[in-house]
Amino acid sequence: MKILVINPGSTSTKIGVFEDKSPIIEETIRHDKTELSKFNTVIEQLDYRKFAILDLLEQKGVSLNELDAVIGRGGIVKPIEAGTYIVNEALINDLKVYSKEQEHPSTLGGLIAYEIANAIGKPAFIADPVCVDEFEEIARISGLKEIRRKSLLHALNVRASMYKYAESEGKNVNDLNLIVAHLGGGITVAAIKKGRIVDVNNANEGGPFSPERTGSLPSIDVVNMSYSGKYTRSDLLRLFTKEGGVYSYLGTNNIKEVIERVKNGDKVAKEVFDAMCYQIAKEIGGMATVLKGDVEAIIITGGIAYNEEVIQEITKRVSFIAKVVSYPGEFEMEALAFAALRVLKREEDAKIYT
Ligand SMILES: Nc1ncnc2c1ncn2[C@@H]1O[C@H](COP(=O)(O)OP(=O)(O)O)[C@@H](O)[C@H]1O
Ligand SMILES: CCCC(=O)OP(=O)(O)O
Repeated sequence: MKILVINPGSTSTKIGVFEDKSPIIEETIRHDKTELSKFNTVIEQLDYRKFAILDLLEQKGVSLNELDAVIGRGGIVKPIEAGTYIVNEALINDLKVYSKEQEHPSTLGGLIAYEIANAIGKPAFIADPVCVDEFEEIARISGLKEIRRKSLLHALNVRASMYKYAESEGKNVNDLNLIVAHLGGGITVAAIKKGRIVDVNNANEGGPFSPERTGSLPSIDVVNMSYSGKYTRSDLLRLFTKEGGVYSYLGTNNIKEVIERVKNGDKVAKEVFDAMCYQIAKEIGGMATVLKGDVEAIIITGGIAYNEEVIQEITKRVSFIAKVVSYPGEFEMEALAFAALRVLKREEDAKIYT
């Protein structure tokens, strides 16, 4: 079985071609910032990214007709349970509709997968999209009747980490209580109760600040900023989700560079680095209360988990809760490929989005 995997991020599109479980091509297409800034919306980037993928496949000598399926990292639609979904008209429609309210580059994963797969008469899928919602009802209550807390997270990598841990311990995921922190450009801290993600910070707008997002902010200051006349809606969304967090203080979202600055005695960099670790640890502590302290392990994953100082700083504050395990990097490409493979091999049914 040959599967094309498409994972669009804010500055790149990762591409994989898998022959069953083995990656035969893994490439990252980097998109020039000025090139992307020509598009007003994520949806407008569809053709630009699709043709970049098709060019790359041609260069690598991959004919589309060889493919058995295409799977993309899926974007924001209505809250749905975890799993692999066939991309159908209803899903395509909602990817476009929801994008008007809240954008995420992974929306292009489903849309591009659908266009490529349709052209060759093969199925397209998404798996564990960012809007996976397994919240317990209590987690939805925000404190204001008009606003519901939303589950928005790195579901693919969080669940891949859960499965990886279960396999390493010889346990069934349905028996596991874990806290998983995905530390990337955005940050997810998830409470997993018996294999279900029952609460998360919301990687776009809550919890700890991240390399480029603010996380939770004092609400009255946000209201005052919004009505100051200095910012448009899109200015604020950009500031909060792309130019917030570490970037807002230090002008970079590159944590390796921040750590270099700390080593060179930069006091502001040290303060911001410490505060990010402090906020992540605080969120992990909060999720421990969700699980009433019954936590088997705290898993730290994502690009930032490559850094030992980060792991140590967080561990100092949370090791009293449970053991800390680090899985540096992310496993999204293989998680997507394996999800498609399970469906193609009829080990699992694809879910139908309605
Ligand atoms: N070796 C490293 N040490 C510290 N930070 C790193 C390292 N490698 C990558 N990062 C950071 O990880 C973040 C990206 O994480 P990643 O999980 O790849 O991305 P995303 O979740 O944004 O797709 C960036 O802020 C980057 O600076
Ligand atoms: C929107 C939740 C998932 C997320 O933040 O993904 P990225 O870090 O890849 O933008």
